[in-house]
Amino acid sequence: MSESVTPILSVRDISTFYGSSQVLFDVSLEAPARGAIAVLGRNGAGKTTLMKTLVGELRPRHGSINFDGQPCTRMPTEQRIRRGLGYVAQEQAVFGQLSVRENLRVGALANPDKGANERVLTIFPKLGERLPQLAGTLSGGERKMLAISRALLGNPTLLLLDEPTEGVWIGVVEEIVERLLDLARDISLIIVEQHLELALRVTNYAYVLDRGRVALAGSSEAVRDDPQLLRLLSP
Ligand SMILES: Nc1ncnc2c1ncn2[C@@H]1O[C@H](COP(=O)(O)OP(=O)(O)OP(=O)(O)O)[C@@H](O)[C@H]1O
Repeated sequence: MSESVTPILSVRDISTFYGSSQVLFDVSLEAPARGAIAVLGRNGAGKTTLMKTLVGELRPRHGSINFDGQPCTRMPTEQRIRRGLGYVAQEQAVFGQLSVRENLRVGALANPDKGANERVLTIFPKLGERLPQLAGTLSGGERKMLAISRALLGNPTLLLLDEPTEGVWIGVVEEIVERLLDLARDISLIIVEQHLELALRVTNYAYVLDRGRVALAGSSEAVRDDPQLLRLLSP
């Protein structure tokens, strides 16, 4: 990262495997305490594997992860989340058989702040109109909003978002993007996003993965203008 401030997340040379199949090769990255960074790459490049390694669902075989001033390479997921890591998975991270209200209550279980639910509803007011509705019947965009809101109820200082606008109608994408830009003023976001223009608009810095390796990294502007970018993202 170009910022001189201490990063909230510092990843050094991690290698992650599924069994004997290596998917990440010596990946290093840093995220600042505020602002957003993008993780880009074509299908299968290793973006979700990287997110799962950061949240602790997968253990890297080599390398280290430092979060908020502490080594956490071997820390269980639950402890990372308690320490301020939030994760909105690519697959819909909501309970379909529970209502919007119940989903938010579950998200707020570990939050002692009783006003947190109301505050989260000011971020995506549409959800407030759908509190009794089963989450499984929400539109794709509303489900993403609910998943982000649930993650925010954990008061994250670093929020990992795996394709927050995937399958979302373009009109709602803008609303989600605006809220992400607001959030990035206060916390750190790492955003995996297929939509290149959008990813580079929302973020200050970007990493491009190619077959599990960081092939390009730099300010989002520099990455946008890099002649290698299209080749790295083409199928
Ligand atoms: N559980 C698994 N077991 C074995 N291989 C896996 C597993 N999950 C993912 N992979 C493989 O790891 C590689 C990276 O997958 P990953 O999901 O991290 O890519 P991605 O960049 O997020 O792709 P996409 O943009 O399609 O979501 C792919 O070749 C994938 O087939």
